[in-house]
Amino acid sequence: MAKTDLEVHDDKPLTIAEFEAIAKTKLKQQVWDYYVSGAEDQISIQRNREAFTRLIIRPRVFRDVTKIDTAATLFGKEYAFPVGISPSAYQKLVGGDGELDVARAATGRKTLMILSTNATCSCEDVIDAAGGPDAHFWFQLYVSQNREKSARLIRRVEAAGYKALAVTVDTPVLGNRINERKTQLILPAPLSLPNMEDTDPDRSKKPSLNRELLQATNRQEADRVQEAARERGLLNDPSLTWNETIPWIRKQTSTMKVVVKGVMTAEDALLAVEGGADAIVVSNHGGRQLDGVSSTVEALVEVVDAVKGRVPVLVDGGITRGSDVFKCLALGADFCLVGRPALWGLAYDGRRGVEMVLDILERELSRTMALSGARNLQEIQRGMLGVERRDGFGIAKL
Ligand SMILES: Cc1cc2nc3c(=O)[nH]c(=O)nc-3n(C[C@H](O)[C@H](O)[C@H](O)COP(=O)(O)O)c2cc1C
Ligand SMILES: CCCCCCC(=O)C(=O)O
Repeated sequence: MAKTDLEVHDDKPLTIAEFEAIAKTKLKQQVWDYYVSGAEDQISIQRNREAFTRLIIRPRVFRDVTKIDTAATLFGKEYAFPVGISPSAYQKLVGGDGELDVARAATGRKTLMILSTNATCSCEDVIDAAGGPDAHFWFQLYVSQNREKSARLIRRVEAAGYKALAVTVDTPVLGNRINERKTQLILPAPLSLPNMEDTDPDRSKKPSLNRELLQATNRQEADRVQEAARERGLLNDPSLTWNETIPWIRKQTSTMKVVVKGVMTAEDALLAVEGGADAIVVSNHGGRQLDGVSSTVEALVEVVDAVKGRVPVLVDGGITRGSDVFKCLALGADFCLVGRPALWGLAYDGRRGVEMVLDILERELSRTMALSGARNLQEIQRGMLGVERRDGFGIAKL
């Protein structure tokens, strides 16, 4: 029997916004600042949300919506609904068992989790928590300047059972995050980054690498910090290119798909497809990298139109409602991801909190589909969306 909303939510909060408000009261200031922050003037993080409000749903009725099927397939794996969890760093700072709780929740709700290179749990422990390789999780890769280190990591995550590498391409240098510069993010002593081979026992006494890089106010200082970080193999490689990097990654793995995360233009989407990427994630890193870029849902349109169905297109950024998921799917996305909403759930109540967040998104999507006359994901079409007409009164169909 289908679960009712009352059974799913026997207690509050009922919206992602409510989870966020509670997380704010629970997290330490520096942790909150780190997680909530976008770059510079917060333009792109705000734009991610605003763009959804500009998309207007054109519902169809009288379509027998007794049964709503939200199942989505990626790389041959069926997930219960098309909302997975984006990679985000240092999840043990947020609560509970960090990435282990997120993994348990994703498996519990039969969806995708992408584990960050900068996780506070090992890639092996996360797969174990998820119940083994059947979980069909992906691993997010920051390619290090120390390529041998990255090659070792790729072999390790492949052996652990990850099905794809999501290579983040929007972080050649760190975005200018003002909050992070003002409040220092500290990884307290027992926490470590087991996938990065960063075993420095004095780490918690030093400023974080992010902060050191962001604090450098002149080129000499920046070069000094970069050099120290390079020696420790902690820095992302800023020299990555389409010609070199995907072929190099492909050579390191015989089983994993290669996904490119952080594409925002049709031009790069085409290069990704031509370069052999197996999927694309349209993402502006939750507005944390280049401030002033478009919202991801705007970029999604040009990427979908350029890719023409040759590879799956995923999207993240500002998704906080099932209706946002509906809008992304209508524009042609195959799957959506959420970053911060999962963290707010984790802060609320560990695994259970993340499950509640996923449940809200699933229930809202399912209800939006029923109210729009879409019985399955294939029936969610671009024509079900419109935007306000600039030249007069009414809605222009997309
Ligand atoms: C605190 C934080 C840490 C993040 N860490 C990573 C990371 O380690 N690797 C990565 O590729 N993206 C990272 N991201 C970006 C997310 O994967 C994702 O693109 C973004 O959060 C989506 O936007 P949303 O938070 O509005 O859902 C991070 C985002 C946040 C908010
Ligand atoms: C040198 C890059 C570190 C990035 C850390 C995690 C991340 O992606 C973030 O947005 O923060």
